[in-house]
Amino acid sequence: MNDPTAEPALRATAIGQRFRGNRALHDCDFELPAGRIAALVGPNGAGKSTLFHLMTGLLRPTTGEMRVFGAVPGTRAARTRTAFISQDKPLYPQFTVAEMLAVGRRLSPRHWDQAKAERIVGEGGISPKTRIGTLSGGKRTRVALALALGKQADLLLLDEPLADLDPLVRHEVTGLLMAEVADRGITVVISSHVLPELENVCDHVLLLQGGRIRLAGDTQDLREAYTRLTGRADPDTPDGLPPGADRAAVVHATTTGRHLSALLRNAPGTSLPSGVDEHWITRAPSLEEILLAHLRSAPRNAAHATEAAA
Ligand SMILES: Nc1ncnc2c1ncn2[C@@H]1O[C@H](COP(=O)(O)OP(=O)(O)OP(=O)(O)O)[C@@H](O)[C@H]1O
Repeated sequence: MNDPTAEPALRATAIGQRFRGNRALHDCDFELPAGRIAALVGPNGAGKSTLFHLMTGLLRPTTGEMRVFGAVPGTRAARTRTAFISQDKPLYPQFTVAEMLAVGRRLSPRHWDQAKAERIVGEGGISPKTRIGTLSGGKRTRVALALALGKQADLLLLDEPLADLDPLVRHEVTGLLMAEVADRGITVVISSHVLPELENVCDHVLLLQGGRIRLAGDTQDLREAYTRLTGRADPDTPDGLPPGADRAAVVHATTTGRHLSALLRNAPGTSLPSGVDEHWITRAPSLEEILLAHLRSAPRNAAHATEAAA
């Protein structure tokens, strides 16, 4: 169990990020407890890579504060505990895999686990003598992961690591991550556009949209906080919802012909939304349904829209 008094792996306080007047992130507040695997999800341009760059210290926030286990990102205290695999997985193409691992060892001499790094590479059927530039995308990801896990970091930041992998390799990679979390209790933040592949891996979610945090929290708590409602649209209400339903609890609703489906927030302290009777089919939503309903309920690029209106 996590120690509730322990420093969170990440704490973002009122983070804002501007690029030449363009607001990429806006008032982002969240905490990620240590030992979690968090999915960082959101549409293209939502600000995910920008947030990763703030977590690693590659960027300083325009406003607000980011902390990694209480330390300022980019400082020695934070750097030794953080490993980052960026979208383009920068590895030296002229180096052999063994030379690349030697670079990893040189950069983290105190904590480096050579046996682990070699095992991760070897399990992928990659010879240490192979040049990085000749590897497939999936095998390069494996080498990048060997470097990150060999470093024995406490916080692993992975910006779309699964994008160029076939389903089998994706499964292997997520298995490696879960084993590392189980063995060492590390914290992982992983971004992806493919929500279902994160559903069984992650126990925490951060949903970014238009530079704002739309949703943050424990996935189980989120599933228990909402209900998926389906049934015949009520002909006597303009929106087809049950007459007694609390409209403020509706995250998103669609009607197709006479059929209504909706995601609603449960009434406080209960497992159902208020005003929904037994004529409706109710069930716990999947994480993907919760995230999609939130994404569909707001205009795209909300931060930019706010900016334009200000
Ligand atoms: N260096 C930069 N200079 C100017 N604008 C930038 C810079 N980096 C990011 N942006 C802008 O910030 C916003 C967020 O971009 P970011 O790359 O963080 O989004 P993302 O969620 O990672 O997108 P994707 O899913 O497409 O990778 C975008 O509007 C982008 O154009």
